[in-house]
Amino acid sequence: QHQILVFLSYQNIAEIAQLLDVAELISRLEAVMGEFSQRGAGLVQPVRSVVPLQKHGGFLGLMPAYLAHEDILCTKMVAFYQREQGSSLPTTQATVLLFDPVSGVVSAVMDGEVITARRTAAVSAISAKLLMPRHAEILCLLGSGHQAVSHYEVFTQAFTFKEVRVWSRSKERAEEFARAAGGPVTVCPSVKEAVEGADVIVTATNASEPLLFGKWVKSGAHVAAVGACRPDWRELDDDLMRDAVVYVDSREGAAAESGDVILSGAEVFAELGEMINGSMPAQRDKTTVFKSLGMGIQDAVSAKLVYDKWKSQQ
Ligand SMILES: NC(=O)C1=CN([C@@H]2O[C@H](COP(=O)(O)OP(=O)(O)OC[C@H]3O[C@@H](n4cnc5c(N)ncnc54)[C@H](O)[C@@H]3O)[C@@H](O)[C@H]2O)C=CC1
Ligand SMILES: O=C(O)C1=NCCCC1
Repeated sequence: QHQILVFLSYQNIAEIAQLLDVAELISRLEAVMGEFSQRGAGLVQPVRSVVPLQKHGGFLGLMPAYLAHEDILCTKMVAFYQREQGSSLPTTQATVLLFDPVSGVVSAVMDGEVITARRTAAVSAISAKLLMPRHAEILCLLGSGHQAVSHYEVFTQAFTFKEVRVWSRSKERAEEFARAAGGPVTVCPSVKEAVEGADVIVTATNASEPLLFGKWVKSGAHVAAVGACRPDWRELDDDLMRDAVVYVDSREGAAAESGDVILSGAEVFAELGEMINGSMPAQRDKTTVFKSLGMGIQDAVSAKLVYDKWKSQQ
């Protein structure tokens, strides 16, 4: 009898969070992204298929991946929306399916919220580890939603900052974020004031127009840009994109989906995985942007970690 592990939406989120250890996750993500950037035959991950839901201002993304070495077959389905300010509906909903690659039988159905939030922040933390200034003191988060929270958690676990700042278009939300954070967080009244002098800047918003301008960014700072995952959406302006050394998670993904890359005409210098596998250098002394879009292989290793841990506890 085949056992299917079912994590229904919003019911087992705390359990999934407990099973997804950050240090372990970072190490698995480094390995898989390094391998991805070698473009070997052992790793299959097409560029995300996206179905626009024009009527509802949303998109359904399908993110399959097969990792032959570890025999992980997985797909995530993620629905993401641009919502009116004040809407109570969620902006991102994800479900992850793990399969037995021998039979094709589904072995797990997991809520994708924690996996999406934590693996994205863990990937940004890998970019920061390689690209932020050596003695980085100030972390700045733009946005106060799910990704901002997970970036705060992962970054403050992985690094030590003297100051953490947050800006959000809703001051109340930023204040809520600061109250809920596990340490001191300065709420900033504008993006400009939030980012000035910051060593690491995370953009995690649903903006479709640039909100971070190169003229405000300290030379040598590192920007992890997580939002703007559509070809006509932006978080960063042309100056920043053109002046910074630009890294991406996947060159094909960025060419298809990143408005910041496509519309600025900026050159992509390297993939994160190329830095990890040593085929391209980390230009830590320059101003750097890591443009993240999210990859099926990241979900696959995350889901496998959760599944294996869960199974070992049965
Ligand atoms: N790169 C990746 O792998 C992933 C990227 N994302 C993207 O990250 C972004 C943030 O996701 P979540 O934190 O889950 O969303 P969320 O809805 O929880 O938070 C969004 C934040 O953006 C702010 N925001 C919305 N519209 C804005 C605007 N026009 N200008 C400035 N701020 C605005 C909201 O006030 C809120 O603070 C989204 O664009 C999402 O699609 C999400 C998952 C993975
Ligand atoms: O990788 C993901 O998961 C997502 N990427 C961009 C948009 C929402 C989800």
